[in-house]
Amino acid sequence: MPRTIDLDSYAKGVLEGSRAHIARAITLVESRRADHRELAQQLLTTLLPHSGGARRVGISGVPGVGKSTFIDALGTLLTERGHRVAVLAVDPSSSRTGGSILGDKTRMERLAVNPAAFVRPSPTAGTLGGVAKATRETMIVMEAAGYDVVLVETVGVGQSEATVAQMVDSFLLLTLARTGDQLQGIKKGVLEIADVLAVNKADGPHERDARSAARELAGALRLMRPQALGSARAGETPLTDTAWTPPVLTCSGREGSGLDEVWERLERHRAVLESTGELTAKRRDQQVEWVWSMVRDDLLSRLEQHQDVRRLAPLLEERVREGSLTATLAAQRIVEAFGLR
Ligand SMILES: Nc1nc2c(ncn2[C@@H]2O[C@H](COP(=O)(O)OP(=O)(O)OP(=O)(O)O)[C@@H](O)[C@H]2O)c(=O)[nH]1
Repeated sequence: MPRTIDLDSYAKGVLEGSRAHIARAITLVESRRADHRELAQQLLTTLLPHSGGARRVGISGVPGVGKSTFIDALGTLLTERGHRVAVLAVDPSSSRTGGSILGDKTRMERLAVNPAAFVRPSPTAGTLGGVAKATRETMIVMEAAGYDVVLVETVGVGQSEATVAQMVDSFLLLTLARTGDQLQGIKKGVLEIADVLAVNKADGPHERDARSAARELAGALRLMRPQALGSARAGETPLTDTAWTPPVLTCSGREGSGLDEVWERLERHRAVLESTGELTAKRRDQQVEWVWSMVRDDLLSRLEQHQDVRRLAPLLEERVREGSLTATLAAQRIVEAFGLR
């Protein structure tokens, strides 16, 4: 990063779609230095009115499901149709291992050299909250630069799928041919947030299995979805979009088959959201929820670093372990210790 940062030239470069400026803007957005953070917020404030124009799609699936191959093929297809495609990633494991599982350029060979595409590996900014914040802000940069499709890839670790669902319009779950008991292995939470599902690697000898797995999964979803809707209390946003039944498709990233239909369904999902006014509401709610998630992250990290809390916590934990203090009282003391300063 240069010593002095000319924000006007950064903003102008991004709006003109200059790759060098986009890269610099993202580096600024990802920086954890206090002065950079302030500059990043100024830059984002300038770019914000130019953002919001992209179709935002989250893509998830267990390691090995074929995400890279799929995104490489889908992204290429979309650029051929005149779209400009940004691929971002949310991979909280990258901060632990020091290496990113997702978004590695070499994993998407065609897109990495495609002038209409921009592939950005997951930021390694510590917590899931930190990674998600950088990715959300990078999304603003990419949209301001004229990318009209943003694909946010995530690996199904912990809360990462739910976090990505909070920043996209539609969520695609890639899965493999599984039947019966194996279906149980798919996390229920991710089935609830998926808007489109696709059984990948439906090619060669696997094609038939993939089709029957898709039918079975569709059946399982039908049993599950009404419950998800019914369980939302009055006044709460239901977990699923009211006018939408998630389709289960088959595709092959390697052969490029079925990708057309997957995209078409994602487009249709967005059209339904738009026609019911849910898209605008969803994006607004996401912004508000983002505010609170940052507040929670910030408070938690302050609490964890608070001197009195750090001193007290091990003693309280020990007493809870040996059963001489209730969990409730321990929690109260920690919060009190935080509040005294
Ligand atoms: N038969 C078949 N194999 C595929 C397909 N897509 C990917 N593969 C293979 O599956 C393996 C994983 O593919 P990737 O695209 O790297 O999958 P990924 O989900 O990104 O994997 P991780 O990087 O582990 O998360 C590779 O050996 C691919 O060659 C497909 O559509 N059909």
